[in-house]
Amino acid sequence: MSRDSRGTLSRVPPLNVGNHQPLTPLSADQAWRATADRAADTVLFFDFDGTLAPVDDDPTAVQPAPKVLAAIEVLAPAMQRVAIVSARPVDFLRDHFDGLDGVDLYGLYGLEHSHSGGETVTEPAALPWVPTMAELADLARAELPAGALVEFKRLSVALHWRTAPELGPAVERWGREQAERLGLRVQAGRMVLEIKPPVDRDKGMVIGEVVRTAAGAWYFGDDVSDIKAFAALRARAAADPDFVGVCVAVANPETGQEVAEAADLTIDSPAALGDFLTAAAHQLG
Ligand SMILES: O=P(O)(O)OC[C@H]1O[C@H](O[C@H]2O[C@H](CO)[C@@H](O)[C@H](O)[C@H]2O)[C@H](O)[C@@H](O)[C@@H]1O
Repeated sequence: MSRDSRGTLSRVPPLNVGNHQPLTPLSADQAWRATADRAADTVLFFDFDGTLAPVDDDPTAVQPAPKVLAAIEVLAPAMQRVAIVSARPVDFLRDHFDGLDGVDLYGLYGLEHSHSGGETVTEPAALPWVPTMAELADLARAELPAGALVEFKRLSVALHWRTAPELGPAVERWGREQAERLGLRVQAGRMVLEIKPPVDRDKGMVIGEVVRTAAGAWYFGDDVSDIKAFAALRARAAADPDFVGVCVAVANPETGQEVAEAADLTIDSPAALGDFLTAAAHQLG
């Protein structure tokens, strides 16, 4: 993607590529123009893994793609808010976005949040589940085959099989059985099954709350949990024809098709998103 002589985002595909009925009657370029007119009332939401950061076999090793942090740094002061909405804990997100002013962090699907560098607040209804999650992580390490990776996140446990794809069905079966036994919930993802407390909180609920007073929002995501966030933007737009909501998928071989079908446009990769945001920052600047 590049900027043409008028400074617009050229070569961005029209919204809803691949969909028969456009969900948003704007091109990406028009959407950014509409955003420029109302930037101070618009929120930019980003998923983290697979969206801002390329996937890595080791979940502890990921880093934001080139240009992403610099572009967000330019965009944030122009927008009403910039928020990262992730299944990662807030502390993990803070380590990767520290120093970026005015960025809100929503972790563990919104069970935790921190506004603009402030303290981390945890959803009180989730706190009694910490010991259950710790025990579940220990059990997973003891019972799952070597090759499965257990990620304990205080209020959730992620069971990974990226480095041993043949284990996927067995790991997923084990996780679903344990969730049923303990009265927990599951969230499927990219070569991962996440087990969570039975507390009503997801990315869609976060987005629905934050956009109540906004005039527009963009959501960038790559995984099935992000489709709930898209739906929240659709609901806000359906209730207010003046609201500009844009849902952007980041392509990937696992969940890419399902997410792209729910989105207005698809970007090739986290690195391409870095380019896209850099061009947007120029356009809004
Ligand atoms: O909501 P997100 O920010 O997208 O988090 C979703 C999951 O992301 C991480 O797992 C994914 O990325 C890993 C690192 O690239 C990769 O190894 C794994 O296969 C992916 O599923 C994270 O580790 C999970 O806890 C999140 O649920």
